Amino acid sequence: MTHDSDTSSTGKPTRLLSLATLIVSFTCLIVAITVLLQLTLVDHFAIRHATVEAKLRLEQLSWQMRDSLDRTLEQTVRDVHLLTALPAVRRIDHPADARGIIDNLQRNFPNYAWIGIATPDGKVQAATGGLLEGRDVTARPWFHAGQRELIVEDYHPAILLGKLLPRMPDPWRFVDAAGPISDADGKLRGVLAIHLSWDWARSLAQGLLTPALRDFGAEIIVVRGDGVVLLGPADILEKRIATDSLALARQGKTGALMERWPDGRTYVTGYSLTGHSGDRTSLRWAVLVRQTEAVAMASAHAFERRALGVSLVLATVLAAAAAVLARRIVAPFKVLSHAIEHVAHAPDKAGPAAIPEVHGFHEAQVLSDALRGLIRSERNHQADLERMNARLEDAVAARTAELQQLLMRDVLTGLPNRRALMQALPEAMARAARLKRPCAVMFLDMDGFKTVNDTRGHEEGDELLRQFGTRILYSIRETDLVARLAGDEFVVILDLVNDRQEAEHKAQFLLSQLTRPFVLGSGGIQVGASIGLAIQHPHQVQDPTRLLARADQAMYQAKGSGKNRVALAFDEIEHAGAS
Ligand SMILES: Nc1nc2c(ncn2[C@@H]2O[C@H](COP(=O)(O)OP(=O)(O)OP(=O)(O)O)[C@@H](O)[C@H]2O)c(=O)[nH]1
Repeated sequence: MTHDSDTSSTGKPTRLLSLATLIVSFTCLIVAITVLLQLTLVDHFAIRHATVEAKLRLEQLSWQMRDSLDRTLEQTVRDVHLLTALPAVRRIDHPADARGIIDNLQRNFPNYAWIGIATPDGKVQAATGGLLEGRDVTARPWFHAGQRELIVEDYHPAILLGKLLPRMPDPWRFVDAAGPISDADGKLRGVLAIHLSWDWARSLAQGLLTPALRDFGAEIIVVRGDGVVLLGPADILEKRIATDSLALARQGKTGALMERWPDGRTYVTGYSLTGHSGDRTSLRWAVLVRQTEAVAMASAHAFERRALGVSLVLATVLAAAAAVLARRIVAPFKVLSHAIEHVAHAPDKAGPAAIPEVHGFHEAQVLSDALRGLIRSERNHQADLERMNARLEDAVAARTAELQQLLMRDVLTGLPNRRALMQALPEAMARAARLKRPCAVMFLDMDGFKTVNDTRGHEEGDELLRQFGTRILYSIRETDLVARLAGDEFVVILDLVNDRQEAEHKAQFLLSQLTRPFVLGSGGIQVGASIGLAIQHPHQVQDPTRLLARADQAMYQAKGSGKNRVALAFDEIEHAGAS
């Protein structure tokens, strides 16, 4: 059983069957059911049909045999009747004439094994071939019954003639027809009898059973009224049988049935009955024609096997066709599902082209178009969102700028912030230049502030920053300006100083103020500051950024030289050296 993929696009293992496997399995199931149904129907109808055919065939054979037996017996009785009416036969005292006639008749009908005329006292007067002439036949049943009327005596072995007639492969058996010979006055002159050789019935059966029927095991069985088999297979010949078909035939019925015979095998048996009831010139024999069920049904079973073969070939072809069809149906969906998995793995990169156009069949094409449309609208939607986002960010930035404009001061210390410093510094420089006097900038950075944050907590760090700013504010003149740049960095503008020395002095004074302890919630603390000092002389170019940078550099110099000190800007030192 195949699975289209072991994992889905979500990465979860999947145990679902692939569509192709489902289609092929379902088709195979349908084909199997159809073949089974077909075989059941074939079995039912073929066997039924074969049974009906066999019954009909065997019943017809039984009729044919019955009619042939009846016809010959009737003919024999008619011959007896004709012979007894002949004047030459009636002249019983002149047997030569009668012998000529009966010899002639026997030549034409070899099945008449013996024809003879007996005188009323039971002496054979004339007989074919002179056999039994002069012998006493008073003990023979035909002689007694034949004196009164035309009669037929049932099958019996040859008593007197058995040794006189030529030897045959089968023992001599006769059916006798006899009748009285009377003169014009109705006086009995003798009895004429014909012994019909049983070979006649054997030949009839041989003639009726075509080679094909014989090959297929059809057998004709003639049964006397007492149940003794007169004609039939050697194992039951001259033995008594009792079968359903025999019982039905005895009731005068004709037909065919399936029955078990004494040999234990099942036969299809056709049955009928010869003669007419109450007629002394006919015999009531059951004529049974049988064929084993296996042989009778052989053609049906062969047909069944052929049908099975054809069905299996058909089923194989259909299953193969289903597999090909399933592949064709599934192919476009496979392409689509792979493309969808690809899109699922990199959704940002995928455009509508990531879903290929499939042309397998209408539904797949519709699905592919719909997916492409979905991705296209998703992309548009995303682009709209990005544009909206950008506009929102711009609006937020503008609003933030506006707000920053509104806030002139550092929130923590309440001192002017960097923006305010950068506005105030050019003004101070311009004022100093106008008055042709120097001004100065101090860049302060608290020493060891990080440790305060770490040991006393951020809140006390904030408090220290506020107190630090306030102390700067109260250590400078009112005309001077202190601003907080960021963190623990502060800048002081010394508005109008007389010279560098005054500026240095003020810086040193401020440093001394800042090294005094501060009182925080958790107790007193002492910190220092590194101060960078830069002076703007009246003749120098007014560049606030550069002035601030010079002070910043000087502050780093103070840090580098051991902290908690004032350092003069490098170029100021040179300037001082020059002056
Ligand atoms: N409590 C508080 N701390 C701040 C604020 N702004 C910055 N800081 C902290 O201030 C410290 C400043 O860093 P530094 O100047 O490198 O630390 P320092 O211990 O003073 O080091 P040196 O200057 O070399 O002596 C950092 O730990 C910042 O997190 C603030 O507004 N409040």
